[in-house]
Amino acid sequence: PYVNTKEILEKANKEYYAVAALNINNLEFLQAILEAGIEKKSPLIIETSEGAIKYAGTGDPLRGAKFFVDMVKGFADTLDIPVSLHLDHGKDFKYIVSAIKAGYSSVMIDASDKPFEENVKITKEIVKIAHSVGVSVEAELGKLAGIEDNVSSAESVLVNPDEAKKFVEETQVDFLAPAIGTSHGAFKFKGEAKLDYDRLKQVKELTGIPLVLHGASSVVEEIVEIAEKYGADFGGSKGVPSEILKETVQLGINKVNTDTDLRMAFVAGLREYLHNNPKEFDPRNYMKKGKEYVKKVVADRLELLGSAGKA
Ligand SMILES: O=C(COP(=O)(O)O)N(O)CCCCO
Ligand code: NA
Ligand SMILES: [Zn+2]
Repeated sequence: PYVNTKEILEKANKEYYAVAALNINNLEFLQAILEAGIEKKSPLIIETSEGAIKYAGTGDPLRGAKFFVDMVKGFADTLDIPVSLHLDHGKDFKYIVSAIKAGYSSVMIDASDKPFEENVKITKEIVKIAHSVGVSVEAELGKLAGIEDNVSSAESVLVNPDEAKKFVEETQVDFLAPAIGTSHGAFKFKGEAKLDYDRLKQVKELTGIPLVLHGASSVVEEIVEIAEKYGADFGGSKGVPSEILKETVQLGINKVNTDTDLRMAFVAGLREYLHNNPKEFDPRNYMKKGKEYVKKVVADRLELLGSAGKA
């Protein structure tokens, strides 16, 4: 069934596992993700960026938001696993309101680049609107390094645990994304992969609410090999190692945002299929391999995060 993200995350919080939040822009990624969730009997959080809504709605936020609600709800209402739809990195009021109006389960208000007091003020406004119609809210404290969609923040600003406690009390957000050293994209960590576990532990103890890890893709070695065998150049790519991901779940992460790993899996399959099937031009065929690899990457992640069997 189509459910509220808060319901999925409250259960995960209680039972100390994490749920994958998986970004989509189209039908094919959704199909692959849902197949993995069905196979693993796992709850799923489907999420779209504002860019995905712009892409699907060819520029009209409400048209794009409705497209994703209809598609995701349409599938979810026929399935036994709980599925929710989340707006990722909401920054533009028009997009956030469109997502709420269209029927998204939850929205992220990302005002993490603003000073603390302004982040609180903006977040409170969104919480008021969202909660009035039963939509749950995610916010971010501290700044991810790397490229955050179209904004590149030079270095990451790690979360201040005391600020996090104050932020949650003042805003009543349902879940929080504390910056602990990850970054978006395929090129994470300058040197060795390292996250600030102490800060994460403190934020969990001080807030007690479901926590979100952004920039959580691992950059799967087998996928990189296949993609590069068929012409991709992913040199220098590096993600969050599985062991580190597992540690963050033990320390209280309950929602794990994953986009890059899905994109790399799909393009690896696409390259492989097109190379091996020069005569093919039916999209239902030439996207099969990409969907297969996305499904595999998601299925493995559901096992790793401990949400398999929790539907
Ligand atoms: O935090 C994440 C996932 O980050 P990634 O999958 O790049 O590690 N997201 O919010 C998904 C969209 C960001 C662009 O990739
Ligand atoms: Na998000
Ligand atoms: Zn993110």
